[in-house]
Amino acid sequence: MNKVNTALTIAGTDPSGGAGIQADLKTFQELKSYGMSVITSVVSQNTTGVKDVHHLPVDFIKSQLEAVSSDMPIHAVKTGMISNMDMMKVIAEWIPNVSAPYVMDPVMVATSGDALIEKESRGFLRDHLLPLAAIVTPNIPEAEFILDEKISNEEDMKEAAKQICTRFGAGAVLVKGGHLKGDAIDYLYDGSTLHEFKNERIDTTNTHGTGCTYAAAITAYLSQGIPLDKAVEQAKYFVTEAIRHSFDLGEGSGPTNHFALREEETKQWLSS
Ligand SMILES: Nc1ncnc2c1ncn2[C@@H]1O[C@H](COP(=O)(O)OP(=O)(O)O)[C@@H](O)[C@H]1O
Ligand SMILES: Cc1ncc(COP(=O)(O)OP(=O)(O)O)c(N)n1
Repeated sequence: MNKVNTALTIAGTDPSGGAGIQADLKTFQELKSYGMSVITSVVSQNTTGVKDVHHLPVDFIKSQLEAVSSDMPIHAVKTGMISNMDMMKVIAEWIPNVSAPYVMDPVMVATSGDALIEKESRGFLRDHLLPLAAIVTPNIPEAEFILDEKISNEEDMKEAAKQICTRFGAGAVLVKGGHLKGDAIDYLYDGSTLHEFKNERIDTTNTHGTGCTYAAAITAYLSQGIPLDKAVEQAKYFVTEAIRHSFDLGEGSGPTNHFALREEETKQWLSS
């Protein structure tokens, strides 16, 4: 019998394929977890920005959650774009029924600068969903909102990871440094230890969907039972290679390459 690990994403869509549900499912597939999805909002967007958004009715989101969880095993779950408080309430009630690690990407604003969540709902996300997460993955502006403090350098990032973990109750916090200058450094605080994940900054503007892809890779690895610090380390490698081999597609910030590791494997195989 084939054994497979499953990963569920609860998020909005991106018809241009770089972010949201599409990025998550591509990542799950690449990393060999069986991907499943519950859609919160259908977003008309591309590499240049968001054109329009259609929010699914909350009852319909609930119905999707029940359909998938009543029939399928769930080995890890991730949330991305959850636009308003009504959606957040339904998801916050549902998450504790799933005995699997929960990865929360506290999506607030796209690379294009478009808001993906109602401003007045951000506090609810922080106070009601964040404490349920095994790991939360804020970028710098998201961490600044959560703490209501400016984050300007690596020392601030380390302190922010600790503060978010201890004050708001997530199992672990990964503060991502993509929005600072210099090397691409992220800090993970797991409640006792601070881990650093560092790579060189790649000179590209093709970073649409990096946050989604990174969190989805962590989710896939957790679904396979890989310990959290190793899951983040491997996900960091995955997202770095996805950025390194990103595509010059579209007029705006292009998408990352979800099958970059296959190209690396092929190169290594050819040179051996
Ligand atoms: N130009 C880049 N080169 C290498 N890594 C990057 C680059 N930009 C972002 N990253 C990395 O991509 C991941 C996503 O980070 P970030 O951009 O901070 O989040 P988000 O996409 O949610 O805004 C992090 O690991 C970050 O360090
Ligand atoms: C539907 C949807 N969800 C999330 C995002 C933001 O994605 P992120 O990975 O933070 O990538 P950026 O585009 O901000 O780099 C999105 N655009 N759409």
